[in-house]
Amino acid sequence: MAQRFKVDLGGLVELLSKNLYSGPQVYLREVLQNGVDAITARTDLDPDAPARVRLEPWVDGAGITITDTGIGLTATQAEEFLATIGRTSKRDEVLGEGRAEYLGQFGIGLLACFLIADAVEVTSRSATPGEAPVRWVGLADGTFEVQTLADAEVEIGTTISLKARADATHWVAEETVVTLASDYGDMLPLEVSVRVNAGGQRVWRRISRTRLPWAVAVEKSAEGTEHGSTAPNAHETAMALTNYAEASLGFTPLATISLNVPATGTTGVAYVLPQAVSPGSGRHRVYVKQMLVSGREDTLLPDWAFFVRAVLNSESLTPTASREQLREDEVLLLTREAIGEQLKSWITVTLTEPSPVQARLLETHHLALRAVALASDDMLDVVAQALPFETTQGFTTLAEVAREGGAVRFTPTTEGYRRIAPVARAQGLWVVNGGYVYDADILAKLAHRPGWEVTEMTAGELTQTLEVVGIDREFEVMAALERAKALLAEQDCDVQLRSFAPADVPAVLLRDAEAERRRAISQENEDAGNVWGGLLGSFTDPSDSKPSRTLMLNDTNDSVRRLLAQPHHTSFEAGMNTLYLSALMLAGEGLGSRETGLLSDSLSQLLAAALRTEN
Ligand SMILES: Nc1ncnc2c1ncn2[C@@H]1O[C@H](COP(=O)(O)OP(=O)(O)OP(=O)(O)O)[C@@H](O)[C@H]1O
Repeated sequence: MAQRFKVDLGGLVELLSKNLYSGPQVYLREVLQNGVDAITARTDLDPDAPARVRLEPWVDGAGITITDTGIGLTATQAEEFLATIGRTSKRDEVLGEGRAEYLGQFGIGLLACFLIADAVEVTSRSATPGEAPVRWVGLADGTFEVQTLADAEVEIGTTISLKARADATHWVAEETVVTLASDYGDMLPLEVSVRVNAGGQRVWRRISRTRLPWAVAVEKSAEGTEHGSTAPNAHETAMALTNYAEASLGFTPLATISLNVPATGTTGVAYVLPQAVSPGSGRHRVYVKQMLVSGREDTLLPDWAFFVRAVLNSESLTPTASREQLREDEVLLLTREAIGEQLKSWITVTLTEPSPVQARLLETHHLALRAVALASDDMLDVVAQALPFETTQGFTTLAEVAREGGAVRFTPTTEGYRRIAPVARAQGLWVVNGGYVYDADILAKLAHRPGWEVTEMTAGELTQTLEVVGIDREFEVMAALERAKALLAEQDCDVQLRSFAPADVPAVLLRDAEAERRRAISQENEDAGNVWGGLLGSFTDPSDSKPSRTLMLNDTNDSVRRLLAQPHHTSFEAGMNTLYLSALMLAGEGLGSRETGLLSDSLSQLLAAALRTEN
């Protein structure tokens, strides 16, 4: 004979508490949600029925009573729905799916009460005329009792009483209940109140607002129109939304962006954060049917939108069984895409029109905007027009670089940029530092956009822009250059003479990344054993032992010309070393102990010579 499964209620509650719910606090969400659903069912039949859920922490702090003015339960329904795990009255009987107007859908929520109590007592009166009130008591050991009551005074609706276990009284304390009810129920479209002590009196404090904050803002604007103002008052709307952010999220936003996805019944607001935040920190406050799902939701907005914090309500997104996350379904994908588009339009408009908001957005969220640029081609163009990048001619936009420089030349690393920046700058070349987070990727992506010419700039290319001195001049300074080369060979540095602007830069140091790589390999080659050394050796050309740096002396500079004119002067070495060291510093490299010693020696030699001359 077929037998029925038996359920170990204790084991099931343990499973829920450890694996599904984030903590015992969810009991309050579940009873609140049941009250709201019961009211929805009743007002469907009687739109004038009262709509109220009241939470009353016991005066002695031992428990809580929750009363709703919902549809109530008959004795038969209590037995069927309260005592059968997985049975719900909220499913569409034909489709077998949760009905859109209800929050609950699984038939397990009531079990959350056992997270804080050993007994759940439900007193209810059905809205069906002629039904007697009922009392149902379920115990954590898996037993229950149901009885009808003679009391004709019981009003339509349901009252749940929970006496907290000794270790769970914290969850029913007045302060906790106010916090939890405000968290879960502040947006609910009906009265949610908590009975609190105020100056020795017990009073009902309303927790839920009458309208969504963004709906209030729109309404206020409409009122303004009625009273003679010509257009909806955008300022008042923004103020209402800012007030909400300050009161509920704890910050004053840099700007507010209205969000509306009619296809999925999703509305809300994205607040631009007043400070920069790191990628991956997008956390949003998301409600489904005006009941909180999560204050730290991170799937409803695109990843790149980490510069905003959104508050959203959706009528058709679906929470998972834990009700603490959203189900990653088609509706979510569609909503996320639409929100992404709305954020992008706002960014586009804001970045196109100069304004104080634009300035603050660029200053605070340039990193996030770079992430946005990588997420879409349209935004790439917008960012290229508006976002400042480090260039050899100061911070400016890529569009400006293209206009002024003919093409966008960049170095993929900051190190590479520092190497060539001084020379490029002196030559009036526009070179972009692509070494910051996202920038090299942005430039690489831009290279494939029509209308853009984007190329990488190397030290070799730069050398070609420096004017070679004539053969006569080369001949004239040959001895001096030979001496300089011999001197700086110890510093792994070659010396060449070029003419370049500006004349007050005596010398620049160019580093050849490729030569440095070759040197590193041959150094390892020397250190390594036979087999490995031979393998490494195959990557390098043994004849190629050129220094990895070149000191480019500027032949238009007076000091350089004077020094080259006297290769045998006693101060030649000190002078050449000083040129080398100042070029090293100009290239943004710090001086090591060897260089510091060299600097000190050279300076004292120069000083001694100068003093000798004067005497
Ligand atoms: N306050 C209430 N008023 C009327 N009926 C209620 C109330 N609370 C619970 N019920 C009945 O008990 C059933 C089971 O409730 P339970 O909270 O376990 O699940 P659910 O709300 O249907 O779904 P979910 O598990 O998603 O919350 C409900 O479907 C409803 O019929």
